Amino acid sequence: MDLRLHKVEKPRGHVALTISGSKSESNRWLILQALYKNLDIDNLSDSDDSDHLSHVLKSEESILDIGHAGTAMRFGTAFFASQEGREITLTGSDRMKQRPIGILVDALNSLGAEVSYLEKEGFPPLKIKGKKIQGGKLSVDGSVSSQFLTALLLIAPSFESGLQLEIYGDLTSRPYLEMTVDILKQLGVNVNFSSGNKVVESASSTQKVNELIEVKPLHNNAITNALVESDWSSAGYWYSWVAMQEVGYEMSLSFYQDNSLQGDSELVQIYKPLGVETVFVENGIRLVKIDQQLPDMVMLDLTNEPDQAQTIFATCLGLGVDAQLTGLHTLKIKETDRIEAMKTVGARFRESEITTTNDSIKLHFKTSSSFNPEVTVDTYQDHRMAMAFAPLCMKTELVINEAMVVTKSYKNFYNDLNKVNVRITEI
Ligand SMILES: O=C(O)C1=C[C@@H](OP(=O)(O)O)[C@@H](O)[C@H](O)C1
Ligand SMILES: C=C(OP(=O)(O)O)C(=O)O
Repeated sequence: MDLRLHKVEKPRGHVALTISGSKSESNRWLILQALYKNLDIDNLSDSDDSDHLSHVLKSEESILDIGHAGTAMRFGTAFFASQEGREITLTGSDRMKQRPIGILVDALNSLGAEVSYLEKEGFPPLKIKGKKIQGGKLSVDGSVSSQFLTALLLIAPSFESGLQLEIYGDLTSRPYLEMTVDILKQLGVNVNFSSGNKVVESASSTQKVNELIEVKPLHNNAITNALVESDWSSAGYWYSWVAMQEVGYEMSLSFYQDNSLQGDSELVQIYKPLGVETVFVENGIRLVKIDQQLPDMVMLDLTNEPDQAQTIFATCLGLGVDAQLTGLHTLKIKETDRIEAMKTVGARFRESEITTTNDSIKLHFKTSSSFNPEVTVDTYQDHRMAMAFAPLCMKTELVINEAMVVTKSYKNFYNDLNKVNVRITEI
């Protein structure tokens, strides 16, 4: 379904939105719930990705389809590999079959698991024969996706000998790994995350271990209730929305807290120079547009917040602020090649110079340009393409193709847009 987001004349302020639980936190707890049965999860994400994971974990079928959900594919692979006696095929969408998983499969197999490829080497679908895993020591490359490391850590407390995970390469998306360690600790697992100081032989070269994570076996969980904070990645679209408003505009989001496990809570700092002040209130945040001189350029290394790249890029495009976003090396293997997608769609809004490399994007305005009267946002099966560009309906009329992609992480997105007075019509 394609949707038209009409150009907004009178945005409604003082709106309070309740955002669903973090999909990252939820998907970790879902795996742990399947391993340690006596565990309730509050504020579980209603995202398609969490629905998919929840479904496959309960299913008794032998072919399981995880859709577009990267975390669910990676965490699910590790989970089923450790389920003795279970034999399944784990597959996903066409795009999932292009997203690499070889580092995780090699790591699991070196621990004695039996995971093999059904189509292309290094990619889903996978044949998984569950095995009892003893555990021990393992060296894994952390530079491609932190999800592989999280997948191993989530099942590690069920290994008889626990796990000593040595991470080499430049660790990407570090806050997601820290989230995993924190959640394991909440469950009662003895985990130690420290800096590494040794050298290991990888397949092709000698590598320095930068991080070391030790996980001890866990037999009984320390808690029976897990609480998921709402999704900060989803909050990003509202930071962008508020950044586009007049001074004094405000809105609130819940449920959020000051000491989040989610790296995307860095939005609080990232959006300050763009005129969005965050006030922590009971159970949530109030976002206020303040009188603030915009910077000449926004320069950010997003290695720790890869999922915010499109949102920040779109904000800068809307505000006419130059941007240089780096640390984007993981974007090419996400739901789409996000660097290419941003460049293609971004160029349709107004005259600007957009240049990209494999891990960066640069936006430069030579002159102050006006917005084209109607812009088509192709989404390329990527929820974040639709949501990141949506706040630009403050500036021009948008047509969002395949608009329902948003349900991957944020089912209520268009209802919430409606609440701030965005008129949406089906095409
Ligand atoms: O562990 C997680 O929950 C996630 C880790 C990140 O992936 P990478 O580690 O592949 O960058 C992030 O982009 C993804 O949306 C969620
Ligand atoms: C990259 C994302 O998700 P995943 O890798 O879990 O598909 C995302 O939600 O932006």
